Amino acid sequence: MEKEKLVIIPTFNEKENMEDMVRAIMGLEGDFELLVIDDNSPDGTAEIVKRLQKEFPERLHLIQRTGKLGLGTAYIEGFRYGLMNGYQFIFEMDADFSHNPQDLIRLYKACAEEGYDLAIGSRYIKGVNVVNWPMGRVLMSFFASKYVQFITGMPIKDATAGFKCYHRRVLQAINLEKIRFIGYAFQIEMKFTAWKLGFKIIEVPIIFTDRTKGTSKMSTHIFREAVFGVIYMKVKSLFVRYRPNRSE
Ligand SMILES: Nc1nc2c(ncn2[C@@H]2O[C@H](COP(=O)(O)OP(=O)(O)O[C@H]3O[C@H](CO)[C@@H](O)[C@H](O)[C@@H]3O)[C@@H](O)[C@H]2O)c(=O)[nH]1
Repeated sequence: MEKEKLVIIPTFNEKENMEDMVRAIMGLEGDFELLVIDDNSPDGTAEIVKRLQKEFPERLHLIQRTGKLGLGTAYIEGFRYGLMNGYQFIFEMDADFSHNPQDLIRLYKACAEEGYDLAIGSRYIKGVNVVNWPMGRVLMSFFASKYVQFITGMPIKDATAGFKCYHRRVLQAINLEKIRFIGYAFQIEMKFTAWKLGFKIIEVPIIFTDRTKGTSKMSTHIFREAVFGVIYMKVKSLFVRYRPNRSE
């Protein structure tokens, strides 16, 4: 049977969310599979996943890494796993329920039924759809997207969104070796590269609800990486021609 849908969730210290999130995804209509990429969380997140693997041996997968290596590198590892194992639709999602698992179905339909290559769960299509974030964080995220649009010209309203469905052809075409950022800049870089390669992208409106359990891993380093990373991407794009990768 052809492997179809793989949701990738990177985790670092998500023990309060893990079991509920696994059950939410396993309970969705349409046999979604889940790959958790855990960076040796000291709180034992991976042990929770291992226990649940006994209940969902076919559909719950785990990669354990040796330490906290960043969200971007976790996703790259997940993308390679997804491509190697033949999945058609590969999703990015957070562990903390800020993304509603039910919306995976809407992202999937945008790609599988409406023919988009990349569907982005977007907070800023019409106004701001964020619940429970402090005002400072909402403004920062909203203006970060405006900043990305202004510098790069990329017509995406939620540039740092981390809730997406890729058709596998997008990940095949992107040279994953060359993706260099690890935080919010990683999210921007993936969208920017897909856009430059000419893929059909749609933003699907979602409501983003801040986590009620566990803590954000956002840091000033990640913030700085995004601010300067966008300028780097723009300058690079003036010199480099984007062509589909042939080696994946
Ligand atoms: N494996 C691994 N996972 C990580 C790491 N850092 C964070 N994560 C995981 O990545 C997910 C997102 O991390 P958060 O710390 O919850 O992110 P956030 O600051 O709330 O950021 C959200 O908003 C950003 C800006 O819009 C988004 O870019 C981001 O994807 C996310 O939705 C969570 O599942 C978290 O456990 C890491 O170094 N390694």
